[in-house]
Amino acid sequence: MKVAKVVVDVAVSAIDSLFDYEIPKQLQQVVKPGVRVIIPFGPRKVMGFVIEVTDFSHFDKLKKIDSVMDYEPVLTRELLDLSKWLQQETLCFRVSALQAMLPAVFKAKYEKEVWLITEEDQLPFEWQMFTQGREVFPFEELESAGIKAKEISKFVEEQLIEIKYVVKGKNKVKTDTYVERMVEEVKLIEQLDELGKQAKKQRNVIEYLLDHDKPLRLKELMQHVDVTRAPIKSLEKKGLIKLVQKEIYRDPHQANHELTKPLPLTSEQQNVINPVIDQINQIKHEMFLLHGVTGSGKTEVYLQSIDRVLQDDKEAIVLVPEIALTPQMVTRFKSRFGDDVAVLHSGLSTGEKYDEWRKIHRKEVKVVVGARSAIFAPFENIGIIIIDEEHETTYKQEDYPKYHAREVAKYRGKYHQCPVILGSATPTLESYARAQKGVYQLLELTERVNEQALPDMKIIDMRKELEKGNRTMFSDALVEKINDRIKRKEQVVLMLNRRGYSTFVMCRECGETVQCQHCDISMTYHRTNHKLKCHYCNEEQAMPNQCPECESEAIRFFGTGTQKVEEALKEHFEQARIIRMDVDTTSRKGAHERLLKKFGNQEADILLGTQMIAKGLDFENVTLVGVIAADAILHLPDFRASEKSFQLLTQVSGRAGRHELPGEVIVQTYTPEHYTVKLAAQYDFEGFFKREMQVRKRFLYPPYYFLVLINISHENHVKAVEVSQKIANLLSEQLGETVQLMGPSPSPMLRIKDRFRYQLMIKYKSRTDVDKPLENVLNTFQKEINREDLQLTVDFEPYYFM
Ligand SMILES: Nc1ncnc2c1ncn2[C@@H]1O[C@H](COP(=O)(O)OP(=O)(O)OP(=O)(O)O)[C@@H](O)[C@H]1O
Ligand SMILES: [Zn+2]
Ligand SMILES: [Zn+2]
Repeated sequence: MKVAKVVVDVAVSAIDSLFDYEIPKQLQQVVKPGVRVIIPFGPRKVMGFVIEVTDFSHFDKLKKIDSVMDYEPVLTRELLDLSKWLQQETLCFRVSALQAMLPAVFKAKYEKEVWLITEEDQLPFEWQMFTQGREVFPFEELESAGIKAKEISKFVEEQLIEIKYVVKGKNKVKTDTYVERMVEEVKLIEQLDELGKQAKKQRNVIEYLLDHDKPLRLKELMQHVDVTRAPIKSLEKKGLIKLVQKEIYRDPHQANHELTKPLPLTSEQQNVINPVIDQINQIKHEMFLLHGVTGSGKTEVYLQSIDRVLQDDKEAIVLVPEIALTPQMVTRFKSRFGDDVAVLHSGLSTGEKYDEWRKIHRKEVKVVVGARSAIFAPFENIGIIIIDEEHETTYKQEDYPKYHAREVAKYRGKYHQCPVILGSATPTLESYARAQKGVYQLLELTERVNEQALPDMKIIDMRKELEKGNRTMFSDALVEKINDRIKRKEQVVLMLNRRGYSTFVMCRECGETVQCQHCDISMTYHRTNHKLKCHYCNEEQAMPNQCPECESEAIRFFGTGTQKVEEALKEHFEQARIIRMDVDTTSRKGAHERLLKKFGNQEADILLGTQMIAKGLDFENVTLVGVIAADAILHLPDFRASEKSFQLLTQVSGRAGRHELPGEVIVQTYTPEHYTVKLAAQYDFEGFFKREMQVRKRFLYPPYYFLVLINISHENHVKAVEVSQKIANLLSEQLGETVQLMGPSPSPMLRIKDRFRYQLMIKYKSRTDVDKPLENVLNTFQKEINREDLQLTVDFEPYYFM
């Protein structure tokens, strides 16, 4: 008996293990690891992933697999194993891990279509009776014609047919008409002679065909030869050519990219790439941290490392943060590697994503450039993995499975014995500390390729502006410089750190904010009881009426939205053309790209935006970057607030003066004496690292300790508090001495979508100290999670504390 071990799509932890199912005879050739099946489960039919196929089972009465969903595996052996590791690492359901690796089309309701990828007469007679000249037909027809699954899968394997998934009414596989030659070249030349003078158009078509021996798009042919369909049809009747429907991939980035050649590397770049190439040659896994200032040519190093990998006929994965995945970025890869590149990001439609994924699955491309989930690209022969802007928090997934792409990259790098490069101008403290300890190999680029100095960064003290009587959001210096750029027809990038939302109070006269004594994070204002609270340790204090430092009464909430700034800009600079980029103006598909293109074409003087404009932009005419209020991030209730501010200031300043024209940066702040602002202005990453590490050590934060965050939420406030307290009690009984438990405390955003939210935080040194207690908690509350709408999430290496 053949038995399939299956992960069932039922998210209840108690049953989150493999189930044995008998494979009926007619499905035995089809059911393989990585294929999805439909199986009976209790009274229902559910979906499951086949993980293994064996010859026996410890159970004697097995239910049978009902049917298959896939006729070839959608996941590789490596990815199936990786899902197990993800489950253990992030404490998620195995099925969530498996699903996270597939494009969304597989989660939607879809139909299947059968595509012939060979001549019809290659198929057995019964099939021909049935296909009757069709190249595409609904899968259902195969089933109702009684064609066996075994046969279908055999033909898929032999590449006679292909099964494609089509979301109902949504993403029809796109087709176009192609012209194919049916006869040898000599035959065509013979025809040329035979055709009379009158058939000039037909002759032109044949001549064109002789020059182009690939299948041509009908449209293209008609355009180039300047003919109607008629002469082409005549040639088809003569049996010389054939018109066929072929699939075209939806490729939003399709454009004829002129191919670029590798640039001669600078000596710094050469020093950096050598050890990487060494590892590639030796087929060894190593984690590299590439620390290179903005504009130092990191991307060129990536491109040439990938080039080396492609020579070995291996594949490359490049992760880029979603918002940096601009057309500019894509073009750099496509114009180096042409059609070998697939692009995956959330801006694509479900259909487009599926098309890109299929190119990878069918090994039609060798390089994938994508956002976080591209780390699961189903390549089987990976030669390098690159994570650009490794400090970006978007590499951590906030939904289950709560994985970090860096850790998955490490897993796959080890599996394929290939190097992994983490690149950034501002690495995370975690990564830099690992590089210092030699866990990662550190590679450094200290100079810009164009030998321009990094732009001069000036800090403006907004308290002084207030003293002078300037109550606007723009300092005199910023106003003057913007006017100056508008006059010189150069461009300005203005950044506001956040859209509207703020939780902290600050004194506008002295810049003081209230910090928790135990946690070194800003206290959060709670409207309900007018108190300040630390949401890590739950310490509470009354909201002061005057500044504890300078006794000023100008102590209040902090924060302005982009829209307000835009209005103020219009008042100040009447003649300026402004583009605003934030979540509101970029939510529509393609809006992000369109706005950037407009700015690139110099159709605006000022680009105003949230941090989404800090990354990856490369416009030669930008000579001034302004940061409206550096404080908005500096005082987030998050232990990484300083680190994030440092990164952001460095990144955004990197947008100025990238080419011929020198750049300049203006940073407005109420706390100019803060070490983060000062060191960022000097581009002193090393100095910042040392200083910030002291803070992390003193308050037991990463990289000295690991964190795990437990979020509890319920519609009933009392219930949320009760459960949080119970969990805290349970944990404190089970956690050892070396582990610190903090909370429960209300989340900074106490209520979201009518749910009350609480959190607990654990600081630990070793996973073995926390795994068992956390599993116990999850098991204890599983019933309440299922029945009473309690939400309980466990988040290792958390980045989001709101
Ligand atoms: N060896 C080289 N010779 C000439 N030009 C180069 C070389 N390497 C890179 N460049 C050019 O220098 C500019 C900056 O390089 P690149 O964008 O790769 O830097 P980066 O470190 O990735 O920048 P950032 O981190 O700011 O995005 C680009 O225009 C690139 O084409
Ligand atoms: Zn004050
Ligand atoms: Zn605290």
